[in-house]
Order: sequence, then structure tokens, then C-alpha cells
Amino acid sequence: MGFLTLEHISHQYFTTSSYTKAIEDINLTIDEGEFVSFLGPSGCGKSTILSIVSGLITPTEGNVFVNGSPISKQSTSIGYMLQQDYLFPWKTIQQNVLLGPYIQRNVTQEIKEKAIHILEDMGLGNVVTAYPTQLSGGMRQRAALARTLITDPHIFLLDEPFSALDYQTKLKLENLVANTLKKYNKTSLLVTHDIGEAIAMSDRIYLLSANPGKIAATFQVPNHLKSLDPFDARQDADFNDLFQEIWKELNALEHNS
Ligand SMILES: Nc1ncnc2c1ncn2[C@@H]1O[C@H](COP(=O)(O)OP(=O)(O)OP(=O)(O)O)[C@@H](O)[C@H]1O
Repeated sequence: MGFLTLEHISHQYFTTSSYTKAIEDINLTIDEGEFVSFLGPSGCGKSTILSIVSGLITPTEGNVFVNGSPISKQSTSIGYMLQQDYLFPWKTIQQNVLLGPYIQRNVTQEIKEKAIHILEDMGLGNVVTAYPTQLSGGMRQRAALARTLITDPHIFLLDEPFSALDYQTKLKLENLVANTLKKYNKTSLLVTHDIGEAIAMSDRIYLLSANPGKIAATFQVPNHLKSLDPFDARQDADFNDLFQEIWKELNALEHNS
């Protein structure tokens, strides 16, 4: 059994007059430190899977295990990276990053040094005393990631975190975020509509079909692509082959849904 296991997960949303079967019989195992992505047509249940892993919703069927124990029976901490950075404009970047420890009344010298260290890792060592409005969108997203990393979550959920950024910033961030989460050995789940982003960041990609959402295909990303610069990776034959393969499957799914 891996670090995170979803076993026979199905979920239905009920309203007063009807119900929607959002996902059906999802089974997957993710090892500690792995990065996986979920791709699929709109409404195939990608966000529902993230909500179940985060504990926000309890699936109508099936079990989620972390390290072999049901997720409901332990305090698994979850980190999020979303489209919006939610930085506080009146606090400096360092103060924003220290927000979690501040709320927990745990701003020690050690934590302050850790904040600086993480900010340096994210290429933000020279803007620790700046305010969010002084930073570009990509820098703000990096600060938001640093703020989550300092709380040392077990699992990282990324829900289309780069969709508001320009193309060049997005490519650079994909690499930086994927490498940083690997360095800190975080188990990460990304929801995206962008095939290139999924290939650039992941160890493995799950393609979901809709109505209800099921795993239609699984793709392993060749290891050597991860060591390449994002621009170079996109020129690589393996990247293009995998892109074409996923594109065809996705089109077929969208056609049939
Ligand atoms: N709160 C809810 N109540 C009722 N139905 C819901 C609710 N949330 C999601 N659904 C339905 O469940 C299905 C899966 O939705 P979900 O948002 O998980 O898909 P998704 O793949 O994340 O979609 P998108 O790519 O459009 O963000 C859809 O049919 C959606 O309409």
C-alpha cells in the first residue's frame, strides 16, 4: 500500500429533487513524494477527488487511507495551491509566509530562518520585506507556495494554480513548483486542463472520463523529461509523443461524453 490510497471511491451529490453520480469506483495509490495529475473533460470529477482527499467531503462509498490508516482517523495536514494567492496586502512577504506559525503562536527564531530558507529556494530571497502589490503574479504565487510549505503539510493539493498567469511565467513556475515539492518530498495532486502542464510536472497522469468520473487511462511520464528546462522538455520527442497520446484519448472521451 502506498502513502495515499483511494479504494473503490464513489461519490454522489444529492439535491432535494435529484442526484449526480460524480465519480465511480476510483482506485489509485500514490507513493510518498510522488506528483500526480488529473486531466479530463469538464465535470469528470477532478475537484470532487481533491475535496475527498482533503476531507472536505466524505465519499458515499469507499475509503481513503494515508500511511495505511483511514484518513478520517488521523490528522493529515493538507496544503493548497490555488489560482488566487490570497496573500495579505498589508503584510510583507516574510510576514505572509509566517502567517501559519503566527496563528499557531509559534514564530520562533528557527521558524523565521526556515521562512527565509524557503523564500530563497523560491527565488524570493531579495523581496522578503516587500509587499505583495510590489511583486509580479508569478512571484506572488511562489510566496503563496512558501507560505504553505512552512506548515509542512503531508499532502499538497494544486487546483489549476497557474491558470491566471501568462504563458512564460507559467512554464517557469511549473518547473520550480514541481522541483520544490520534490525537494521537500511532498505528495502532490494537481488538477489541470493543460496537458503540457501535467506532463511537465508529474510522475504519473490519470485521465478521467465523465458521467460518472472514472479513471479511463494512466500515463507514466518518462523520468528524463523532469530534468529538462520546461522549454527544452517541450522540444523533446517523448514529451510530444505523450502529449499526442493524451490529446487523442482526451478528444475521444470528450466526443463520447
Ligand atoms: N455541490 C454539488 N452539487 C451537485 N452536483 C455537483 C456538486 N459539485 C459537483 N457536482 C457535479 O459533480 C460532477 C463532477 O464535478 P467536479 O466539479 O468534481 O468536476 P471537475 O472535473 O472538477 O469539473 P471542471 O473541470 O469543470 O472544474 C459534475 O457533474 C458536477 O456538476
